[in-house]
Amino acid sequence: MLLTIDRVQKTYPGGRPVLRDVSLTLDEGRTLALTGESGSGKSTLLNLAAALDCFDSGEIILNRTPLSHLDDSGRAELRRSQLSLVFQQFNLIPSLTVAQNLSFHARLADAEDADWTAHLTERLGLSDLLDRYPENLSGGQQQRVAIGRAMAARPKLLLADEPTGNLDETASARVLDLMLALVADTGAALLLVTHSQQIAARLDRTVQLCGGRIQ
Ligand SMILES: Nc1ncnc2c1ncn2[C@@H]1O[C@H](COP(=O)(O)OP(=O)(O)OP(=O)(O)O)[C@@H](O)[C@H]1O
Repeated sequence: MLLTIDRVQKTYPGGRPVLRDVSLTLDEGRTLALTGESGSGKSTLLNLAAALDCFDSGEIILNRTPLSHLDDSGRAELRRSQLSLVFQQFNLIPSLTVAQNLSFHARLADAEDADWTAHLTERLGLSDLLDRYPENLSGGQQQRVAIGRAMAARPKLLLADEPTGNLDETASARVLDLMLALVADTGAALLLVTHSQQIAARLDRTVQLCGGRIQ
């Protein structure tokens, strides 16, 4: 099992519990959609799986590493070596070109592979855009760069939070197709937060959060 989330509880300071006894598993190479109403805790769960935040109790195990055992630098190392994130807001680095954005994570992870980056560039239709800056790209183009950047280090786990939420229908369909194809090509697992039943239906499995619990 690549990712095991076991009876996780999370409460933000001063708030009510956001996640209550949440458990789920994700196998290598499989795709899972996480759905639920606004405020149900989807992004919170994704951030915990990404080792970006800490949970109160329970355990999350990523590729045999229990996250509760890690300190800040251990979590940062795990993020670098095992997983990548794609967000609704693209989050490209504005001062870097497309080419530099594409290689940014792989360089951090010490996993640069020129052939693979060239393949990704071609596959994502970015070959003519390599010298541009993010502000001169459409939303769909920016998200394709973000996906390329995420996949450049060949993560075991891709975490995506509403990755097509800011795109029109055509760009959204293209971005989703490319992301699923790359995940399948690399054997990565995908955990994707979405409001869309249509998108969820494209993945292997769907889990719904309701009031901080899995339905
Ligand atoms: N950093 C934070 N501090 C305090 N409360 C937070 C924080 N982040 C999220 N919350 C609260 O936790 C609950 C769950 O938020 P979360 O963003 O996980 O929901 P979501 O299902 O992803 O929602 P949406 O679909 O609107 O993005 C909400 O009530 C939110 O206000």
